[in-house]
Amino acid sequence: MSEKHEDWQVEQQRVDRVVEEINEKEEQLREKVGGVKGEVIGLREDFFEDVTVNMDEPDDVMETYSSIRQQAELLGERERSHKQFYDQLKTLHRLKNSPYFGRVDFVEEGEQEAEEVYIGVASLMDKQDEDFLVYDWRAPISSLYYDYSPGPAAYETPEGEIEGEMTLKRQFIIRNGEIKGLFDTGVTIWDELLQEVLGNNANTQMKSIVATIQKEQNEIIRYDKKKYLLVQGVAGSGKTSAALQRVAYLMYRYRGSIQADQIMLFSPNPMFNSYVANVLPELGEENMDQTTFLEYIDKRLEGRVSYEDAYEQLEHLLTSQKDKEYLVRLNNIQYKAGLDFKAVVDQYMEQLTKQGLIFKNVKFRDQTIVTKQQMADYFYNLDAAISTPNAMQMLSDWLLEQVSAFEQAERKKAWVEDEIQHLSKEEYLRIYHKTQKGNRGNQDNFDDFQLEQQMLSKAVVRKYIKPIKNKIKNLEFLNMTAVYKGLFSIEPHNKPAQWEEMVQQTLASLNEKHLPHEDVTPFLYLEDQLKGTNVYTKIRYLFIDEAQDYSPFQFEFLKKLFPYSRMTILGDYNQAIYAHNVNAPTPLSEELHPEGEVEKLTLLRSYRSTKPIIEFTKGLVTGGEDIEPFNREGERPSLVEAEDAVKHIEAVEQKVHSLQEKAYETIAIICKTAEESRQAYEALKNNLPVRLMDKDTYTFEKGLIVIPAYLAKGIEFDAVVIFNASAEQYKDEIERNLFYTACTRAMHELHLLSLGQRSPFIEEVHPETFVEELLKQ
Ligand SMILES: Nc1ncnc2c1ncn2[C@@H]1O[C@H](COP(=O)(O)OP(=O)(O)OP(=O)(O)O)[C@@H](O)[C@H]1O
Repeated sequence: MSEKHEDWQVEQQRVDRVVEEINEKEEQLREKVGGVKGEVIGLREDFFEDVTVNMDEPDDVMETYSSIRQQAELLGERERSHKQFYDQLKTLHRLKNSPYFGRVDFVEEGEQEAEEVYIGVASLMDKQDEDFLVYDWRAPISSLYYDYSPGPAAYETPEGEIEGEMTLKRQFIIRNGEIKGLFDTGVTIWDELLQEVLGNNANTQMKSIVATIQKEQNEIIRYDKKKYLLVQGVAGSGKTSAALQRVAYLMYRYRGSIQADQIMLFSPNPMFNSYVANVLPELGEENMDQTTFLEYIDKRLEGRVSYEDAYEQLEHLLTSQKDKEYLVRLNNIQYKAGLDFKAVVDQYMEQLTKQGLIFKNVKFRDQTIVTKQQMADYFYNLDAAISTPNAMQMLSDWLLEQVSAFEQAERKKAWVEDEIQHLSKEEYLRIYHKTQKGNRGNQDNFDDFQLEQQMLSKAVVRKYIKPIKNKIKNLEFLNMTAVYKGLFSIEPHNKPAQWEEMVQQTLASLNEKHLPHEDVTPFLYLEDQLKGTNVYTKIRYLFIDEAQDYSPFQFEFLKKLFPYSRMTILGDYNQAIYAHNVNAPTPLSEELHPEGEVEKLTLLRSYRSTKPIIEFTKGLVTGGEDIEPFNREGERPSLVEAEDAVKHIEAVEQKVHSLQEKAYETIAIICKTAEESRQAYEALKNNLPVRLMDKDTYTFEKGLIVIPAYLAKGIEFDAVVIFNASAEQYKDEIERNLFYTACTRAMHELHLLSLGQRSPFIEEVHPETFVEELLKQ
């Protein structure tokens, strides 16, 4: 922390004045909130007292209706005001603790005097509502703080660029209205505030970075030109942080036209969702919608088709024998991820418009109402110009008519009479009330025995027919698994080597009614082509984090789901861990985007880990020499090679004990797979207070955990222990990125234990970047 700055006192006096102003505003607002709250409660309680209710004549009914509407509008308006005042109060509360974190003095070209611009998490005007006491960090002028050091500077406004001279740049740490730190930035940036922030312990909740956003990150946050923004950023470069600040920025920039529910983030796993959940609320914004690709797939297929998820596929590849079957599987995964295979699906789709669709008989008990052949005949006799989804809809309507006719005829059957006789009293009354309700206003009533019988038989048959109708409405009469199987009877243009084996392997799974993960996207894509896609029309901005893990096919699929979205696509090709992305393009590759509509920005500076950790991890990947560490000191990573399993566990325990003594809050023992994680957990649980994380873990908590590398994606820990960095565990190229991802989760300390010989990836690293330790006796 700096010595007391000469302006410290003057600045503290300003902070005091601002806090005083906030107090006054708070007072006024509280009164207003109280008043409006009272009004809301009053309006709710007396709602009908102030409404004239008269239903005698049609005119009276109209009048009553309009009177109720007026009253409801008034209530709605008061409720909105209440929320607004309440939100303002919350903002003031946040500002009172720390009104601002930055100041720039800026002399606009043509002016004599510098304007003092104080920057905080929200704007604050003075009493007269004339001058800004604090500017929101997202205001155009605040960009100066992130983009420049003192000297010539400029910022963009909707009306054009404003140029001038920055004469001062100052950073503050203010807590509870008291200045705790104050630094002036010279021409060379020595970011003391950033040093301080990064030195803190890891948190189970990601923090906002508004006070220390870096220039390259600011560019991402405010980017507003092309439809696709690609961000390739090395591990720990602040991609996720920048993405979340960008969401907050968009909500500020387009206040009134973009709301939180028009923005969606695809994140790597559910635990990550809980990790980032606080960032936006901390900034006074609502959270955007968050999901994972896995969750989306599950919503589509759950209960319909059994399928393998991405983690199961990865786990399978990482744990299985590298035999012939494995190679065929790998080929299947890689081929089906690509656009060549998408072209095959498109070709097949074209064919299906003429012939080949397979339907399911519509049946009731053992009677067939409509056969699959009749359905195919109906479908293929429709005008060929009708789109497939529309034709499918017409088929559905036709089927519903057939089923309704069947339903009517069925009411007269003996089984219905029989069922009526055996209705329980409760069932009878339920049907009675239901039909009475539906019959209100009807002259007839249940006194008439015949009518009663009619009603009951109608209700009994409907009970059975309704589920059939619902299935028809959901277009479930299409036999999707059989149709998908048909895809493999086509010979692709560029037939991959081993195609026959690949087909055999796929069909074996499909015959078991199980979709391998590599078939999930093609299956859903084909289904959407046939039935029509339920697109997310509302979403205007889509964020895809960890985008290197999506295949080109998956990305095309997402593009169709979000036709009206601008996309921010963030990732790191060195962290691509799925087999489909080995040596293949990902959504981060410019070639997958329409020319002229894409901008790629690169982040090379890594903020998460200490310099020694980065010096080590950059040696693990190709192109690693470009990674720039942020200058934060720490110990070099360590490596212990243990010769047998007992010594290995001992070494892990020793390491963890030494870390626990240092009061770190989050320590992760990272394993290669879920299987290895379970074994590690079993071996350690008696001597260490350790928790096991799996793919169903939804929250990230403090303490000591064991976790497979692929679930630690996007998250960070104070200290990381790589459970077994041996040659046996990490040797193939497919494992390199997984190993790198695991090591780059560490903020302050990284330790590697190896049972037997170390991984060849460690051999590639400069030996001076880590220390070899011997096991303590
Ligand atoms: N400008 C910044 N100011 C303060 N902290 C920052 C800044 N940029 C990044 N960080 C910190 O660096 C760490 C890594 O950031 P983040 O998780 O956003 O990186 P990432 O690029 O998404 O990482 P990865 O790809 O490895 O998951 C976080 O602790 C974040 O708070």
